[in-house]
Amino acid sequence: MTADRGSAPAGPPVISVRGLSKSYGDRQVLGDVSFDVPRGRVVGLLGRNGAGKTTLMKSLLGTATVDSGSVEIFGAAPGPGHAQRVGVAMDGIGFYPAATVRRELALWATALGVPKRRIRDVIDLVELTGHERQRCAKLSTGQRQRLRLATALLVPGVELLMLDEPANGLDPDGIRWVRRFIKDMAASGKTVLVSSHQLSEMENTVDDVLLLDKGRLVHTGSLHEFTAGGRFALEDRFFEVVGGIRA
Ligand SMILES: Nc1ncnc2c1ncn2[C@@H]1O[C@H](COP(=O)(O)OP(=O)(O)OP(=O)(O)O)[C@@H](O)[C@H]1O
Repeated sequence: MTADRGSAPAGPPVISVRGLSKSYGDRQVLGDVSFDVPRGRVVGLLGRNGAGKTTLMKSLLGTATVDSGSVEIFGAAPGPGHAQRVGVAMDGIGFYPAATVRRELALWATALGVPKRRIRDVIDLVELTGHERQRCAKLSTGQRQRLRLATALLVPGVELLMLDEPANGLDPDGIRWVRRFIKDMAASGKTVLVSSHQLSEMENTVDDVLLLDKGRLVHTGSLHEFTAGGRFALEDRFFEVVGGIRA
């Protein structure tokens, strides 16, 4: 079953990428990538390990330089001004181990210019209530993922969420929680770009698919179209397009 929410709404895209290319040394990791992300959609960024997903996310955030092409977020090049409209949860971003959950969020709130009273709200939003005084070093994988999501939500009214592997390392309950979280965010009108390896989960979560293979965008469009209205599993279509080991 797919999470079809109909076709994309009209209006200017939230993310617009044209002809993006990037190499590390003589290795090209993004090659002529172009796509738009319309407002209010949940878009899954899929691809094997090393396909270029994180590099693409970093390019969208302006933290990775690109060799050619352009990125526009809300009609402007990525920059610090976007911190008020874009919430980011990147896999691998560390927390200060000795800080408590509350203290860690206070540090982020200061960096983002967000009033401290917002911390209570985001702790509740990601259901870390009761863990405010727990040290980051002692959080479980699931709790760390939630804390990461909490940092992405600190700016009230953030319009675009970029989530890099939010369900990485989670148990089935945690994965289900992330699914519900993303759906809630979409229901509240936010646009969500989410990268993941969990194809069955993505099948239940996203409206649109961006499929990267060796730095090339090999599919962009609705999940409905990609899976022929749910007749094919996303995982089967994934392997059909990018190749790989069959079960
Ligand atoms: N700073 C870097 N210097 C050199 N090569 C890099 C650097 N960052 C990434 N790469 C290479 O770029 C390619 C794409 O990496 P990237 O992390 O974007 O892939 P990914 O799709 O996010 O992979 P994964 O699913 O494993 O997280 C890989 O071959 C990786 O080794």
